[in-house]
Order: sequence, then C-alpha cells, then structure tokens
Amino acid sequence: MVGLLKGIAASDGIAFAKAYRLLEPDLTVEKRTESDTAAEVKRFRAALKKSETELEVIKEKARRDLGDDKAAIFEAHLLVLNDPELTGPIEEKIKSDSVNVEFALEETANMFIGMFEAMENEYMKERAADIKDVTKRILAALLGVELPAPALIAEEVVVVAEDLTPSMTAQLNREFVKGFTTDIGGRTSHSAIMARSLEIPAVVGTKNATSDIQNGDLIIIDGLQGEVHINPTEEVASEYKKRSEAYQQQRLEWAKLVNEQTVTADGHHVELAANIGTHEDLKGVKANGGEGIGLYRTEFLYMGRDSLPTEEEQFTAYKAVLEGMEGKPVVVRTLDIGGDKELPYLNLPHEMNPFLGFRAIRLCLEEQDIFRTQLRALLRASVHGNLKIMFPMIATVNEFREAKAVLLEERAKLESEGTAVSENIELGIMVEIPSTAVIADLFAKEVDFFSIGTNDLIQYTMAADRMNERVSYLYQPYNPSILRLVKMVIEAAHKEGKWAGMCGEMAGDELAIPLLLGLGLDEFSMSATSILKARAQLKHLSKSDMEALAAEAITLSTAEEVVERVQASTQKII
Ligand SMILES: C=C(OP(=O)(O)O)C(=O)O
Ligand SMILES: [Mg+2]
Repeated sequence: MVGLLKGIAASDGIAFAKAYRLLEPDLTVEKRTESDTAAEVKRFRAALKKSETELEVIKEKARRDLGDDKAAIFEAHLLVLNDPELTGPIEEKIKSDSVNVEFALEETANMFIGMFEAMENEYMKERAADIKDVTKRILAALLGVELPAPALIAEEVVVVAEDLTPSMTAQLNREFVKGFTTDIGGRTSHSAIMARSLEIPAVVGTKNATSDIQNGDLIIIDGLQGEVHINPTEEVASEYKKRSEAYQQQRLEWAKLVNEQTVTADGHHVELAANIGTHEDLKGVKANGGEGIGLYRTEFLYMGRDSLPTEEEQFTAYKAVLEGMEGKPVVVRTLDIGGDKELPYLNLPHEMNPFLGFRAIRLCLEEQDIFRTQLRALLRASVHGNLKIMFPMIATVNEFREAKAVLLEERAKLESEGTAVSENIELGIMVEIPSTAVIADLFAKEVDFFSIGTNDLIQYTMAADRMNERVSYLYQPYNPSILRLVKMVIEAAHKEGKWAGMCGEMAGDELAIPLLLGLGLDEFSMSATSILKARAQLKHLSKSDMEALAAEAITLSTAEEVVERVQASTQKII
C-alpha cells in the first residue's frame, strides 16, 4: 500500500530503505494427545538441530560484531539446548503422557524455570532466563515461525516494530539499520533515546506501523517531522531527497562549531554535555564537541548479557570514559534499572506499575551487593579523570543520606586497603521526582549538584506514562507547572552555591533551550547529536532577553501559550 503514518519525531534525520518487520511471533501452545510418540520425539530432535544451527550462526555473528562477552549468551544457550537433563525429561513426558512435543516442552521448561527462579542463587536464576530463551527458539522451530534476529540483518533496512526494547535497540547494526519506526513509545522511551545516540532517524508511536507496513515495502522515515511514508510516489521521494540533502548541509554548518565554547550573544557561558550509554558513545561526543558527560546511563553495562558485570569489568568501562574525556567532567549515574529498562537475569517480580515500583536507588539500597560493587568500581576509577557520582530516582533526603553513607563506607574500605581514591568527587542527585523538586532547597544543603531528569519529572508531575503514545499529549515540557519546578530547582542550587544541570531530553529541545537559559540552567546534557545544533542556537540568544521570556512564560496558563511566546521571540533553527 501507499500511505502516510504520523508519529512522534524521536531521532533527527531522514532515512530511505526497505522495511524489515521485527515482530515476536505467536508461540501459543495447545495440548494434543499423540499416539505416535516416536514421531513426536523425532520432531523434537529435528527442532533441536535447527535451533542449534541458528544459535551457532548468531553466536559467530555476535562474536564478530559485538565481542566475546555478548557472544557468551549464545554459548550458554547452546549448552542448555544440548543438556540431557532438560531434553531427557521432555522426551520422557512425550512418551509417558502421549502428548505433543510443544506441550511437553513448555510444561517441562516451565517446571525448571520455576524451580531455578525460586533459588537464592544468581547463577541458577540466570539459567532460568537461558531456559526461557531457548524454549522460545525450539518452539518457533516446531511451529514453523521465524524468531526475529536483529543482530543478523545484513542489508539496508528500516526496522518496523511494535516497540523496541533497549536491549533489542542495542543489537541493531548501524551499518544496515537506517531508521526505525514503532507502534508505541514516546520521545523519551529508552529506545528513542538510544536511536539518537546511534544517530538512527526514528519515528515512534505511529500506532499502526506493524499493521500497515509489510516486509520489503519502501519506507521513508522523517525523524524531523515525525512522518513515515510507505511506498512513496516519485514526487514524495524526490522531495525527500532534497530535504535530506538540505539537512546534511545544515549539519555541515553546525560541524564548524565543534571546537568552540558555548557562549550566548551577551557573553554568558553554559556547558553543553552529552548523555551516553556506553564508553563506545565517546566517539560521538568528541565528534559533536561535547564539553563533558552530563549523564552516563550505566544500566546499559548491565544489559544484553545474562549476569551482573563484575567490579573489574565496570572499573574498566568507567576508566575508559574518564580517560577518554581527558579531565572534562563526567557525571556517572548509579544503576537505574526498572521502568522500561529490564534486567531479566535479576528475575524481579512482575509489577503493575513498573515506573512507580522497585527501581533505581530503591533497588540499590535493598540489593546492596549490586550497589557496593558499582560504587567500588567507580571510586577506583575516580583517579583517572574528573568523576562526579549521581544517584537516580531520589525521592527523600533520607534516601540520599543512606546512599551517601554506603558510598563513604566503600571509600573507607578502599582507602584502608591502600587503594587510591580521588579527593574531589562531587556527589549529586537526579531531580526527577516532584517531591524532590519541591524541597530542592533542603537537598541543596547536602548535595554538590542537581541534574534535572525531565523525562521522569514530566511523567510523574503530569501522571502520564512516558511510553504511552495515547497520553503523549500530556507529556508537556513547556507546561508552566514543569517550568516552575525547574525554576525552583535551579534557584535552590544557586542559593547554596551549587550548580544545576538537566539531563532529560528537554535540555536538547530547541523550544525549551531559550527558557532554560532564561531560568539560569548551568549545564545542558543531551544526546551528543543535538549538541552542535544547540550551540548554534545559543550563540544567537541573549541570556538577559531569555530571563524576561522565562519570567513571563511561568505566568502563562498553558503549554501552547508558552510555545507561541517562545516562537514569537526566537528564531527557528531548522
Ligand atoms: C535522564 C533521565 O533518566 P532516564 O531517561 O534514564 O530515566 C530522566 O528521567 O530525565
Ligand atoms: Mg529517569
């Protein structure tokens, strides 16, 4: 079909390629009585063989493209697949109960998964996750359906999915994946954030991408306007060729600012930092002239694997970032798992409201082994650069005090062991829960800095799930309520001589930047790919004019009025 889908512009740029549907197939199993059990056992063995061949291919590809540690997952899957302790009981069940192989497989696997998950042993919990994955693969082979294998994509495509989990996004090969579009999700869902750091144009929340787009359709992703064209006409395609060239031209202009400081028209300096997920993102930070790292989301170190990273692995990653930034500030956020960032191997119980649940600092204060390992790795790495540590999802002053006490204990232990730790590590918090913004004046007496996490602050203030496109109209960074909270936080910091940054996506938003400058924000941390555009914009803004604009904006009644006011007094960037 020829068509146009409208969604949320999630990552700048324009992409042209064939569609690749990345969908989880239906693996529902029915119970059947089978008299020819020998035939069922034969089907089972054939499915095992097919799965083994697939896993070997994926493992090799992962080893080549992603490294040995990522390939280790598939090695573990192969071990499970060939484990007679699993396959034996399945064949037994087929014969003794005269049932179909799919049913015997699912029942037996569920029994083992339940047993391993109940054990208080990390290793066994990981095995449960492996069995789940392997069972899916064998079932797909039995039911004759394909499992998506994003790591195996080897031609230029636009990925079409219902949603992309952050771990699936991490597997996308940038060489071939030219863009993506999803049915659900918002601009601040983590797959959208990762698309920006991978510089892959993306449109999310189109509602109908998977129903309207077939494999092989020619797709244009317009990540600037939030449009997806399906099998476009010649005219539309040639119009987009022009727009894409103009956009590339614009980027070349911005690139000239790569080594410049960020100074406003009236001579005020602000810091433009980058948000990163792994040390591999540093290339992008350098190429885009980042003045520091304002948010290192360490949870990605814990993803795409089936066990926790060791202290040594973490130390190596943190050291690489600190050294790579050559003394520029690096704000590392401690583990913020939960919400849409899941870690299957922790086997946390399913929650009704994961964004309001057991996540981030709440989990770290409870599962202190995980937290202490990370803090030790950070403290050891601190001597290799300019480290600042930040705790996520702080809701109360006591949580901050408790987390700080754990950090100080680990510091004391390391020092008594003779390990060097930097004397100048600033300690700050994310302000992403309204309770914390409201008493920012009290927090400011105890922390060294704030970084405002508007992705969550907006969802919690407006009670609008950041992932849900049906309530995305409530996701309003320019709402005066949000602007007032931001103002309170910045003023509270300044009153105590502390600095305030922002690492939510709002910090890189063209319409928000004038207001944030006017509200006095010191550091703007954003996807690296937004930095040069923001620098170009800030060069033309005067801080004193923006102060007047912000003072007026917080008195307006609606987000729409604020947007109108900003548009009337500033120039559009693209
Ligand atoms: C930066 C933030 O954290 P994350 O997007 O990782 O939740 C935020 O909430 O604004
Ligand atoms: Mg957050």
